[in-house]
Amino acid sequence: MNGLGNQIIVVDMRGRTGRVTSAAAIAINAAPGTKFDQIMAIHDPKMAGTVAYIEIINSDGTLAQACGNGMRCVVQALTVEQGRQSFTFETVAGILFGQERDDGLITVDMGMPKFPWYDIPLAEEFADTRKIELQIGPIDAPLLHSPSVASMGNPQATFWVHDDVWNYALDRFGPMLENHPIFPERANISIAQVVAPDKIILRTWERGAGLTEACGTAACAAVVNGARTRRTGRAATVTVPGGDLYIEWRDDDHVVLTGAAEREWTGTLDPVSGIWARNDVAA
Ligand SMILES: N[C@@H](CCC[C@H](N)C(=O)O)C(=O)O
Repeated sequence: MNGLGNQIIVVDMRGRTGRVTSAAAIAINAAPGTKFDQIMAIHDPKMAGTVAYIEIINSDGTLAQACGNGMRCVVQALTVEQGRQSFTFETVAGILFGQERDDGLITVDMGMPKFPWYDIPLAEEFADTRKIELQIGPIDAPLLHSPSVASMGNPQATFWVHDDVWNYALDRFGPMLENHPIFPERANISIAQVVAPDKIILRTWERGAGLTEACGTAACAAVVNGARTRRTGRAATVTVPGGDLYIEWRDDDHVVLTGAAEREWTGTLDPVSGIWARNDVAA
């Protein structure tokens, strides 16, 4: 599936033990036909009142706590399967709600952002995470600097720029910033241009996956960080390379993400080895 071009593999692990292994994720991502950003593994529910436990695996085999685009894909897959439109999930970052709307777009309540430095986490204390000391490029003329940081379940850094986000070599800076010592659990790195109080243009280098067409949690972080630095209001359209995401940071502190999700093809996967076969291709 994809969520605005964020390449997602939804794996149905219900009714079986075990997990999609890190080795399987790395093997799947190594094949040109199945390069992906995240695997969303649907497991049997662990908690009453939830439909499933979702485990999120990046293409480098590491686990992620949150994935907004992937959650939309899961909601869409389950809507088709179950003929209903609202679902409650458990993830390692908490309980999430998702709903397919009548217009086909999918809304996910991504929960509450966190701002203390130890929750993001950062390696050192910052009293104010709206602007932290971090820069890249020459010391007296940095190319990117002073990001706002937040946790959307996963660590997010938003670097603000005034010009075109495509002027920045995110493929070069992304890996350095993702792995910067200030981020002990690494981080998702975004470049954001605010073009109106309700419109942000965003590019993201994803932790564990690299350059993406869309990153839902990064879009949520951009709006939350935009609002708390008074660059934006609490609701905005975030234009990512794959299209538009609609984000609202509600008064109850929950961040709600709306956008498209699309099924591409289905197949059968061995979750241990990563060996797979498409269902629609004759053997
Ligand atoms: N694609 C995602 C974010 C995926 C997780 C991220 N790479 C991480 O490790 O935190 C989204 O749509 O939110």
